[in-house]
Amino acid sequence: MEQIKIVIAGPRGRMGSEAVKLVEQTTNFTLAAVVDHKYEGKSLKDLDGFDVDVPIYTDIDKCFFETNPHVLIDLTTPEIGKIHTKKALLNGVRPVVGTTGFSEEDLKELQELTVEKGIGAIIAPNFAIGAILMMKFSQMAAKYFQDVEIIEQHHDQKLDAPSGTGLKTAEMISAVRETKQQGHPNEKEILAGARGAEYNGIRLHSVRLPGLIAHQEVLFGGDGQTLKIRHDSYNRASFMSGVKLAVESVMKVDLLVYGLENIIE
Ligand SMILES: NC(=O)C1=CN([C@@H]2O[C@H](COP(=O)(O)OP(=O)(O)OC[C@H]3O[C@@H](n4cnc5c(N)ncnc54)[C@H](O)[C@@H]3O)[C@@H](O)[C@H]2O)C=CC1
Ligand SMILES: O=C(O)C1=N[C@H](C(=O)O)C[C@H](O)C1
Repeated sequence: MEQIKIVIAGPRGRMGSEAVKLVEQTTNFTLAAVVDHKYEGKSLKDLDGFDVDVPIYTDIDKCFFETNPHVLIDLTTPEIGKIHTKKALLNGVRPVVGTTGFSEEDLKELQELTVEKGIGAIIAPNFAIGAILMMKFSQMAAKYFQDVEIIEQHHDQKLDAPSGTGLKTAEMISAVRETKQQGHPNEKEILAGARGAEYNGIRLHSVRLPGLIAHQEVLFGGDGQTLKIRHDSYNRASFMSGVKLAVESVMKVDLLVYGLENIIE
C-alpha cells in the first residue's frame, strides 16, 4: 500500500492532537512533520503528551520544501488556515482543511487555485459522519418544510460564529429551498441579534458554553408540527474517520471539494 506523507498544522490543538494520533495509527499514513507557531527546530516528542519523533516547523514553506509531503491537514484558526491552504496549493501539496471560518470569496480563490495548479483540496466544515447525515437529511426535509432555523452549540473557545457546519447547513438548505423571509413581516428586534444571523432568510443561532463540544439542531416548522434533526459530537475522536476519508480522497481529486457530503455515497 502506497504511503501518504502528511504534515499536520496545529498539532497541539484539540483537533490537531487527535489527528496526530490518527496518522500514527494508520498503516498507510506517515507523519512527515508538523507546523506550529512556535518550537521551530524541536521534535514533537520534546513536547508534553507526544511521543512522535517528527520535526516542528514554524515556516510552512520551508516545511513543504524540506519534507515534500503529499497532504497538509490544517486544524488551526480561520486566519492561519487560509494562508496555509493557499501555500499548500502553491507548493503542490494537497490540503485537507478542517479549519472553519472561510468566506465565500476565500473558497472561490482557493477553488481557482486548485484549477490553476491541477491538484485537489478538501475543505470539510465537519468531518463527523453523523453531522454530514444531519446536513443531508436537513436538505431533504427543506423540500417539504420551508420554515427552518438552525441552532448550533459549541464550546466557548470557538473563534468563529456561526460555525462552519451551521453555515454549510444553511447553504445546503438554500440550494433546494425558495428564498423565504421567515417570521412576521413586521417583527422587530428589541435587543439587536435576538433573531440570530441570517442566510437567505434562514436564521442561525450560535450558543457558546463551557462543557459543550459540537452540537447542532435544525428545526423545521409546518402546520401544527415541527421536525428536529440533531447531531452531537461528544469528543474529537468523532471527527477522525472523516479526516482519514478526506486524506485518502484528496489524493484522487484534482479540484476543490467543499464538504464531505460530496465524497461519501
Ligand atoms: N471540520 C471539523 O470537523 C472540525 C473543525 N474544527 C475546526 O478546526 C479548527 C481547530 O479547532 P480546535 O482544535 O478546537 O482549536 P485549538 O485552538 O484547540 O487548536 C488550534 C491550534 O492551532 C495552532 N496555531 C495557531 N496559529 C498557528 C500557526 N500559525 N501555525 C500552526 N499552528 C497554529 C494553535 O497553537 C492551536 O494549537 C477550528 O477552526 C475549528 O472550527 C474543529 C472540530 C471539528
Ligand atoms: O470548533 C469546533 O469545535 C468545531 N468546528 C466545526 C464547525 O465550525 O462547524 C465543526 C464542529 O462543529 C466542531
